[in-house]
Amino acid sequence: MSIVLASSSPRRRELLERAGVVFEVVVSPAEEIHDAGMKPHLLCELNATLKAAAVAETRPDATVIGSDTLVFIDDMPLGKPADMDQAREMLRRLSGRTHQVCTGVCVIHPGGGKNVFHDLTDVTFRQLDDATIENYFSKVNPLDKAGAYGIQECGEMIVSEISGSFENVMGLPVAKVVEALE
Ligand SMILES: Cc1cn([C@H]2C[C@H](O)[C@@H](COP(=O)(O)OP(=O)(O)OP(=O)(O)O)O2)c(=O)[nH]c1=O
Repeated sequence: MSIVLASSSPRRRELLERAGVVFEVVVSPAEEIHDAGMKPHLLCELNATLKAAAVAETRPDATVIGSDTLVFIDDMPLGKPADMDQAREMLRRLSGRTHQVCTGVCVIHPGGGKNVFHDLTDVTFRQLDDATIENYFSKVNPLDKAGAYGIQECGEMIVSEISGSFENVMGLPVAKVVEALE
């Protein structure tokens, strides 16, 4: 059975490799939907499904994995920041508080059967002053990451506590994905 990861994210690739899964990567051409009116976990699942379905169309022989990660606080989703000002704004908003990271996953099997699910992790941030935020951005590029941070890159500078799966925050709840592949 061939497995395709429908993602451009190097973090997702690394997580799936580490789990011992053999797969190819095909970047999905699907456009993400950003609808702030939708419940965040449904939005993640929908975007994961759009990403997987666009690749499954061209690879009906394969099992295709699509995923989408959103950070949200007070039910407001934060995707990837458009620029550095928006990135600063996002970290100021997350400072000193607990937020949720949701990764939606869609696994489409040959024949069209689907597993769609999500995982949630609570992440608590330290109090961040502007100097700490600038220092963090001098080490980590926030622009390709939901919520403008990467827990796997100098996470200790900004995160004080997490409750739930670390891999889910990085972009893929690997244990649940492996279960869906079995
Ligand atoms: C919160 C958080 C997000 N991220 C990353 C994971 C995802 O790559 C990205 C969220 O954007 P996504 O739109 O979920 O994914 P992507 O555009 O990078 O890749 P693709 O759609 O092709 O699968 O943020 C981290 O690496 N660390 C973190 O701590």
